[in-house]
Formats: sequence, structure tokens, C-alpha cells
Amino acid sequence: MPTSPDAVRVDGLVKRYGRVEAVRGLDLVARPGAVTAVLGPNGAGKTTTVECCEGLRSPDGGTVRVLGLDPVADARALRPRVGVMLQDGGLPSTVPAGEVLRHVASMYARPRPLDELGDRLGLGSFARTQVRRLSGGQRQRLALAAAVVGRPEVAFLDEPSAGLDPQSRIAVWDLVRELRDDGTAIVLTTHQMAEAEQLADHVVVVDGGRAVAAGTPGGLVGGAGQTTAGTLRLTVVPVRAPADTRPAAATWAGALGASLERAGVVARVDADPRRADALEVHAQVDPGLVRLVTAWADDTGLLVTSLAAGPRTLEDVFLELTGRSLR
Ligand SMILES: Nc1ncnc2c1ncn2[C@@H]1O[C@H](COP(=O)(O)OP(=O)(O)OP(=O)(O)O)[C@@H](O)[C@H]1O
Repeated sequence: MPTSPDAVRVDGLVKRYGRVEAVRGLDLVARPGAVTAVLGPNGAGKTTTVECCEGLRSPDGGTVRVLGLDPVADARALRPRVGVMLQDGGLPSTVPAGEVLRHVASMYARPRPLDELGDRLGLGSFARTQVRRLSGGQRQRLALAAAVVGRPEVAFLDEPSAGLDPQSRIAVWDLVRELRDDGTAIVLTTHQMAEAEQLADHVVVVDGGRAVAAGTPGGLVGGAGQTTAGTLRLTVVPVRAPADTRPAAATWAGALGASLERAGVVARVDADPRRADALEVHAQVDPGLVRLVTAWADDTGLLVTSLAAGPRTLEDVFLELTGRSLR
């Protein structure tokens, strides 16, 4: 049988829960010595996909191969070669953290030295504490240690740095990079665009159970074939209107968008969901655009209180691909 260079290969995966079609023909590839980040809104089908790769769920359609093997039928052969970090930890609750790790390590032929791994992830301070008494961040670090202690060829990490303090996050990112440099294929799900930007060699954006985009972070942000190359962020306040009659930023966004369209500029204008007074113009950012935007503000009776131009970010791309409405 020809061997595939892909550590993980998912083709046309379909998975249903009763009437819910959680995954609807998803394709994904992860290579050795690379971090593949799976991004997507809540309920997009990321965890279901990863669980099919881990052999925890059987696909209803399509094929999943991990190291060329079927994760369900070949589960026994894959177990010593694959590391898994689950979202809920999946760890026994009444056993001390240090013992859990020792037990997991004993199942592998060539585990990492426990002291070294414990130091890396700061596990020493809670090694004697029962899993159920660990803080969320401590449990998270223990779950990561358990996933990588066996020097896996493939590691599936579900939101590895969710809820971690900055120090722990740096330690986790360093460990992930080191595993990658040692040749491990790492598949991680994350909601943190910064994590994907920092770590990922390859990004797959999932929405509605399908992969809607895939590529390097730079390639996606560079936006081959996209019309938007940058973002102009501005905050505005009405010059005269009393505070209680201020129109919402969404109204300003609509008006600015229409004004730019009349001027022949290809742009998308959004109200920044994080601030009531902030707008984002996604367009080719150049002096002409800045002139048009500030002239519009002047004509509309708005004072521009801040204006910053920047490149598109992975978050911009993510929101363009998956929209802004809540799932
Ligand atoms: N065990 C289950 N039984 C029924 N429906 C489920 C089950 N697990 C997931 N689903 C549904 O399948 C869809 C995909 O869920 P999944 O957990 O794979 O999404 P996700 O992308 O990992 O989301 P999140 O970012 O919130 O973790 C959702 O509509 C979810 O409600």
C-alpha cells in the first residue's frame, strides 16, 4: 500500500447526531512537522471532526485516515502513536495529577522524562492534588502533558490554551513548537486567532460542517483573490448632537459604506462589535481612502477621534468567511 505523506487525511467526512448533520463533507489534511489549526464558530463541527480522527466517533460518510490507518478499526495500532487532549480533560477525577501522568507515561514505550515535562508545564506545584481539585488552567496543562508524554507522531489538541494565564500560554506554545520541530503532526482547535497566527503552519476554517478555507495564515490574510487588503479603524463622535440622540455605529457604517460606493471605492464597512463608536473599513487602504473617510465624517457632523490603518488580520479573514452573527 502506498504511504501518504499526510499524517491525517479527512475526505468528505459526514457525521450526524440524530437529525443534526454536524459535519457535512469536510476535507482536512495535516502533515508531519507542522501545526494545523482548525478554526470555526461554536458548533461548526470542529470537535466532532477531531473526535472522528481520534477514533472516538464513527463517520457516517467519507474517510478518515491517521498515519494511513482507520482510527476506529485500527484503534489498537494507533493508540501508542497518537496523543489526545480532550476539551473536558477526560482525566480520572480522584487520582492525584502526578499519578495520572505516571500512569499515562507507563503505557508508552519511550515516554518523555516526567520531571522535564513537569517543569516545562509547571505541574510540580499540584502533582499531589486530585484532578477534581485542580483549577481549570492546571487541569488543562495536565491534559496537555498526558497528550504529549508518549512522544506521539500525531497530537490532537482541543483548545490547548483556552483559559490559561499568559505565563502558561507561553509555556504551552513553546512546547507545541518544540513538538512540531521534532516532527510531530499537531492538529489543534482554537478560538484564539492570536494562537493560530503564532503557531499554525496551516489553517483550516470550518463553518456549517465544512472546510470553507484552508491555507497558511499568511496566505489567508494576504487574501489571494480577495478584494480587501487592509483595514482602516476609526472612532467618531457627533460634533453637535446631544448624547441621547446619537445614531448607532451600525447606522454610520451603512452611511459610510454608501458614500464610499458612490465614490467608486470597493469596501466593506462594519460597526466594530466591541465598541459603540468604532467603525472598520475593509478596503485597499491608501491616502485616497483616508481622505474620503475623513471628508464623509466632516460632512456628517462627526469628529474623528482616532484613525489607524493596519493589515488584515486572521480575525478579519475569519469574520469575512464566517460572518458576524452569533451561532
Ligand atoms: N453528542 C452530541 N449529540 C448531539 N448533537 C451534538 C453532539 N455533539 C455535538 N453536537 C452538535 O453538533 C454540532 C457540531 O458540534 P461540535 O462540538 O463538533 O462543534 P465545535 O465546532 O467543536 O463547537 P465549539 O467551538 O463550540 O466547541 C453542533 O450543532 C452541536 O450541537
